[in-house]
Amino acid sequence: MKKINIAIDGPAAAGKSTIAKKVAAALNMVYVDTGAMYRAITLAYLKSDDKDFSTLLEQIDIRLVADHGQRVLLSGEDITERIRENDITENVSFVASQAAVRSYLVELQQQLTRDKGVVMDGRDIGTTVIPDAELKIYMIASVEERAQRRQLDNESRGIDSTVEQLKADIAHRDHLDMTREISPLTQAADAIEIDTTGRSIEEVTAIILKLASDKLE
Ligand SMILES: Nc1ncnc2c1ncn2[C@@H]1O[C@H](COP(=O)(O)OP(=O)(O)OP(=O)(O)O)[C@@H](O)[C@H]1O
Ligand SMILES: Nc1ccn([C@@H]2O[C@H](COP(=O)(O)O)[C@@H](O)[C@H]2O)c(=O)n1
Repeated sequence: MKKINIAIDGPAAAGKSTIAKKVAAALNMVYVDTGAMYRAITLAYLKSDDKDFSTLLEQIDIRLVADHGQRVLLSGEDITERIRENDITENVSFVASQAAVRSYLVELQQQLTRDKGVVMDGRDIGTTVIPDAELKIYMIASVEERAQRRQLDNESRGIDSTVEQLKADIAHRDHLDMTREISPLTQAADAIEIDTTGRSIEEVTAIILKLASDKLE
């Protein structure tokens, strides 16, 4: 059967990971959440006394384990839930703006996509990591709806937040991600934009599955 790569990019809490996971499961493809990799390095950075990124990257080992989605191991420790906490979210865009971090992770991510069959979500997947992906999606939603969705996520995880605070945090993180020097978040010229505002997860998944089936023919 023909194998393709699918790149899903977009701003924070637009629904990328939720949809990417479902699309990958439906098409029997591998799901990779690259944001989790930047979050893992952020945790290592916050824990380390040495703040030099090149040294830090020589000391860590990041593994992704498929498990009804993706679990993340940092030097053997399962940090899947830990990296969703506020201190990581507040610092991740700074860490992700570092040249050493980006080249380390882009190389790792490109290795994962070499044999195709991957649904990868992030900020620079269609522009930098897999510029030749067969299908590229740029997923957006209003900041109000994204903050409300994230508030529900946080409540279910026991993380303290308010919708107003989340709106400000999401807008700030998007700004940092869109204005950084290296591989800023931007829509690839050949990406298809999908606005998920007011749409259900099932609806958005079905749209992408239809687009993917056209590429798989
Ligand atoms: N139509 C929809 N599409 C996608 N997600 C939705 C939709 N409606 C509600 N959600 C919910 O929005 C929340 C945020 O989604 P998700 O974590 O997948 O976003 P994301 O873009 O991967 O965020 P981030 O980049 O910050 O990790 C999830 O709880 C998801 O269930
Ligand atoms: N390809 C990517 C993916 C993520 N980032 C940075 O990581 C942050 C966290 O991403 P989430 O998807 O888990 O929210 C994000 O805000 C970016 O700073 C990236 O640079 N490139």
